[in-house]
Amino acid sequence: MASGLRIALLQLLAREKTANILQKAEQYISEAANNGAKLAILPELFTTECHPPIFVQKKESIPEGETSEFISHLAKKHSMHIIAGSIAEEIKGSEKMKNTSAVFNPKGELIGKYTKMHSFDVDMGENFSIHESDWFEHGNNTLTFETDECKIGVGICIDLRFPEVSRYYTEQGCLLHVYLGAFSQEKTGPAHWDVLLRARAIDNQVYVAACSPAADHTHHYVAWGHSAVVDPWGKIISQADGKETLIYADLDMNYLNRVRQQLPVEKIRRKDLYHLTYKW
Ligand SMILES: NC(=O)CC(=O)C(=O)O
Repeated sequence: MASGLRIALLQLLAREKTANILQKAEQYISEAANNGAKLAILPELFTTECHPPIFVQKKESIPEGETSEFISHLAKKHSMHIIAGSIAEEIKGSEKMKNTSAVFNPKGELIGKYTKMHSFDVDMGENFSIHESDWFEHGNNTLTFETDECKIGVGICIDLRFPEVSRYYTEQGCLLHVYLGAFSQEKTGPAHWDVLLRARAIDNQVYVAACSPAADHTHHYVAWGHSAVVDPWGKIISQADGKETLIYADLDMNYLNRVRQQLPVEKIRRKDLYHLTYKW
């Protein structure tokens, strides 16, 4: 396994027209490829913003839809892996959709899909009630894929709150955990986003990358932004603010191994006393 991987996170603004969002994604991906990134990550629901009437209007098929086809073309053109954020995926014959991410390899081939496993069904008062399961069917599976540098596991937004998912990815050997997330600027972003990203990195001794849409105050739901990459020691090594931007991080697997040697939680873990069982 090679030791370094440059990744790029595209903190995109969900514009009205999908074509305009894809044009911005193309500009950033081309810049990232020229700067040596081998993996590009896009945000949760990046073509629709997090608002039900817009999901319904702009839902797409995967991989036949406009967004997947375009991202596949970019992956091939720039010979890189791309985690295509998530898309409101049409379910034929159903009113509901799936919040699904598609991953493309450097040949532009779809190598996996991941549908958000946990639903953000919350009631926090003060007009902050969201019942995602009214719109989206949840997924029941995980997604991992291999690159030359490391194995990667994918989750979406609220999945970050469940250490069980990241524990599974670690047991599968994933050294980078990627979350596509749109925490809210109003409530959970400032309170929980950085803490959860750092917690998942520390408890698994892995790199964690999380890509949010940019914050747009004209949107019904304002995403927190603050896309970030955290190293296996729990340090934030790259972070955006709320604006549309492209950020990078260089992941060093030798460093990850050193952290694991110096603080060998895997050896110390009492596997004779406890374990998780997974049903996916
Ligand atoms: N939007 C989500 O899925 C999760 C979220 O915002 C959170 O705070 O959790």
